Amino acid sequence: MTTLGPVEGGRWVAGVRPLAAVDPLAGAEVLGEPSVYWERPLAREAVAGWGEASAVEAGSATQAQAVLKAISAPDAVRWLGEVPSALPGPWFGGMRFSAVGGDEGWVPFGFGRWTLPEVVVWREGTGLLAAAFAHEGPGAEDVVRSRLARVGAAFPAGYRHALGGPQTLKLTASRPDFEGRVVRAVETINAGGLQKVVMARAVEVEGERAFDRVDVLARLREQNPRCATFLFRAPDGTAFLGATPETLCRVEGRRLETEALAGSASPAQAGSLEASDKDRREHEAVVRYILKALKPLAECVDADAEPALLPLKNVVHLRTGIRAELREGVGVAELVAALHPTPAVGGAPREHALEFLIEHEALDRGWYAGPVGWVGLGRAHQMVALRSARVKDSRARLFVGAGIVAGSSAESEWRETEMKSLAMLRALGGGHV
Ligand SMILES: C=C(O[C@@H]1C=C(C(=O)O)C=C[C@H]1O)C(=O)O
Repeated sequence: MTTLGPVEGGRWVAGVRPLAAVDPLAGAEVLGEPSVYWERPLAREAVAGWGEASAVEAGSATQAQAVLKAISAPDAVRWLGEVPSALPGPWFGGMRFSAVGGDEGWVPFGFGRWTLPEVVVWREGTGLLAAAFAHEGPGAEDVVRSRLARVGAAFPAGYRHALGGPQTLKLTASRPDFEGRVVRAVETINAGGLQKVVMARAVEVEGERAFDRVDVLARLREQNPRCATFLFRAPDGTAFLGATPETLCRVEGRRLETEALAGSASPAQAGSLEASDKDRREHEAVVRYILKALKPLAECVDADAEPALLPLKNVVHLRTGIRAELREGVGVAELVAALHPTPAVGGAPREHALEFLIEHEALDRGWYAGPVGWVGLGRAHQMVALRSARVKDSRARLFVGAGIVAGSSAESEWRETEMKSLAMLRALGGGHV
């Protein structure tokens, strides 16, 4: 289904006011769980949204591109007063890794879905700003003003920490199945044609009680300051949330930032990661792919000469930062279409790897490893949705993957995916893992 109509024809009225508060997540106390959340603690970027003034769905990659183009175009919003220039958003959402589905649990998310919340609260400078959105029409300005007044009067001034205690999690995952698939991938690579393929798996998690997803967000952002902590809620109340280290693209006008993130080790083995031939090959495939994909879209493409270590709490990665100047008319829609999926989550050569995954991965990734984030007028940030889970009531389905190249061993790839699952498990269990 697609409802492109409201974006193309629709207009919204918006207003802004400052709040005497410091933490967008704290709004959960009075407004309930946000419908969207996004925070990059190190960048001091934090934003929460409540309600849905509008939602746009896309049923395919082509439709997703059209939606991204429409919501990053001028004239969609008429601001009462000054236009806030540093607002992250106001559109939030994501899309599937690929069109191949099968898991009913992903149906409410659609192929791609982006929402314009009724209220958006974000950090700017030392305080917060709130914006309210309403459909253009008679009385729209009054609706905006009354939404802003309500949020301004009620927003808590303090910081939101996790409130609930730890709980024991029951985990279900099949190691032999995953290791069997890794062995098959290595055989295919050795036979020639395929250089790299990223195999993912799910972990079924059951809590003793329903997960408090605001608590989960509070823990994720605290424990993963280098990552983007995110939440997107589907219409049926299921949430997709996580804390991912990988940027697909950050667009500020003509300026683009992206990165290759591939190659992993445990913190204890970080010292040998830069010299690991297997990890360098995994990494190089991603750098090469991104540079090639950017050629028609950007000029002055500048990549770090050597990958550096990106140390996270439970795992260390190789990272190459890439910057570029976008050509006229190129924005988030063209970038997502050209970059996703990179060989950091798909493989190389791309088409061959994606075919291999359809045939052998035995997993509906849904939004896992897809692009998620915010989109605004000429600005956007899309992350690759890693270290993430689909959460409903007391159940979560967590996703982790690892890049397979010649020389990969099934046992160490299993261990790598275990390491990558720790951040989400700690956040779900409250440290009780
Ligand atoms: C696939 C995942 O991570 C990706 C794979 C990596 C690797 O194989 O070394 C490293 C970072 C990510 O690009 C995941 O976290 O699920």
